[in-house]
Amino acid sequence: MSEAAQTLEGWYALHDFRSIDWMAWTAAEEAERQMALDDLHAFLKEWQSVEDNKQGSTAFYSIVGQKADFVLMHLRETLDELNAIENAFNKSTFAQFTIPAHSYVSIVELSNYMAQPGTDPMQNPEILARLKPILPKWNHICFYPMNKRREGNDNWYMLSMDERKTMMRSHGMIGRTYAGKVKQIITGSVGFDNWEWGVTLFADDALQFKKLVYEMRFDEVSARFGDFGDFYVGNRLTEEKLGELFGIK
Ligand code: VOV
Repeated sequence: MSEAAQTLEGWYALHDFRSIDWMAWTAAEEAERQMALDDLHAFLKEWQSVEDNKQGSTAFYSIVGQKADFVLMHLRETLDELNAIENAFNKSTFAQFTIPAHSYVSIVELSNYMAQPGTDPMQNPEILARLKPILPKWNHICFYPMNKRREGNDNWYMLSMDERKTMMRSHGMIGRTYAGKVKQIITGSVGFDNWEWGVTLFADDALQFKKLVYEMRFDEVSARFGDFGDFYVGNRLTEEKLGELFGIK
């Protein structure tokens, strides 16, 4: 058996994708719409205070295209908290105007492929911050799930630790050239959801998603071993953008 990579886990993640029931929204009375928006603002305020207390983080982005209209990405210490968030949200007036589109459950994960031998990663403040990250407030989000292939000669899980390390080093080197342009949050989902990892990227310039993902397609670990699910891409929902999204002229 090949040596399993050691992983460190941080906050649990829920990507909650929703569509908006535009027929219901536009047909609703002004007072009901206002009540729904008040609910939404109350949630946003609550989630912000959790983030201010460093007990989790939430990102709120619209989604471009027909797969969903928006995503709420929540990071919390426990699965129970994530469940409580979705249950509270589902009971709100606002949620009555939404239709579940997709969801993804995972946990922030770091592997030991690049670890410094003889050091305790849990004593490294940089690693601790990466396990419990405050999500960046960058303009765009890109989410997709992925697997490492297990097919014939292309079986990631049959490679030696050294072979995997070499490939992950090359992967990391490409990623590093996007420092300041793309921030990645890798979440592990083996045992939690249908794919092995969730990849969540943030950027101020959405084009950098395409540049990075395309460049990685030529790198061995993605070219030979990467299998990918649906991509979701979107724009940060600020207060102003929320007004535009839900406003009815
Ligand atoms: C934005 C840039 C960027 C950077 C700097 C970066 C670096 C690194 C490092 C150093 C490491 C290994 C140690 C760790 O931190 O775990 C990883 C790990 C991982 N990555 Fe990565 N990755 C990036 C970006 C990045 C992208 C865009 C993708 C999607 C691949 C693609 O083709 O679409 C990805 C995937 C992953 C995965 C699935 C893992 C876990 C693999 C496993 O087998 O365990 N990643 N990644």
